[in-house]
Amino acid sequence: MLLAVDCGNTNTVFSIWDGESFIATWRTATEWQRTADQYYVWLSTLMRLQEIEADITDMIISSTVPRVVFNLRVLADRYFHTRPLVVGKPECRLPVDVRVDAGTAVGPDRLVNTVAGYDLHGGNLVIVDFGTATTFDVVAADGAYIGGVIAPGVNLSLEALHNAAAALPHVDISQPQAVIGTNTVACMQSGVFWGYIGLVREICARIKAERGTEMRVIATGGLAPLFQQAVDLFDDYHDDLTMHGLTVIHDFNKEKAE
Ligand SMILES: Nc1ncnc2c1ncn2[C@@H]1O[C@H](COP(=O)(O)OP(=O)(O)O)[C@@H](O)[C@H]1O
Ligand SMILES: CC(C)(COP(=O)(O)O)[C@@H](O)C(=O)NCCC(=O)O
Ligand SMILES: [K+]
Repeated sequence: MLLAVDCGNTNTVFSIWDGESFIATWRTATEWQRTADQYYVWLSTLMRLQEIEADITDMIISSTVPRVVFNLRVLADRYFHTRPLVVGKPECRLPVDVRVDAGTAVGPDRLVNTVAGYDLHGGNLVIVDFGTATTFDVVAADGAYIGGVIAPGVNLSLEALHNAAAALPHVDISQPQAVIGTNTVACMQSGVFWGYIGLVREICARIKAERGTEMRVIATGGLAPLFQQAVDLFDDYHDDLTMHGLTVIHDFNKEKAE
């Protein structure tokens, strides 16, 4: 079975893929200091609790935090006796082209999303991923990643307000009752919530105009449904888009190796 690891700047998600479906998914905070032994204690405990008998034979990693890869490699070697595929490394081949400026190290999460989006929907896509940062990945007609947009994440924007201004509290995102806030929290939520809807709409419209073609907008990340319920922004939503992409890349590399 395959252990797929999607490490973002905030959270790291582990999923076990049995070749047909994900039989388990667990999430932990991303901490580069965490050792292979710590990962294994955590993973094996969860497996036992959920009575999952998985023989992990393969592992694939996408990490936007380069430092965590070392300990994840040790986890693969010490506990699963396998060499992991690491997206973005030369030995990990991708089923799509990457057409960006020379020397640009594209976030592996964006490459994985591109592969997943193309596999599920074909080309001409904008993939919006609500993570620590909100990324827009543009997928050409042939599935190539051709660039995109990086915007401050939703929670990052709220945190930035709180950190920079003494009188602004910590606030969670939610849809405010009205645009005009009549208290501090409502004002902050309005700024980020409606501001974000404007940001997504404007960026998608400009990407479509720049490409001069119809493009489908695919969203991923836990916050997408919150925005979609207020305004029709996305053509489709997948909460496990990145995980799906990891299985596609794993299969592609397996086929190439045979
Ligand atoms: N369903 C959700 N509701 C509220 N906040 C969420 C939800 N899913 C993720 N978040 C928040 O969004 C931010 C980004 O989360 P995540 O997608 O895990 O980021 P990354 O992939 O960059 O680690 C985090 O601050 C997280 O707490
Ligand atoms: C933009 C990102 C920080 C998003 O990461 P995330 O929000 O998933 O943690 C990540 O994709 C990244 O570090 N990218 C490198 C630069 C680039 O993609 O062009
Ligand atoms: K992201």
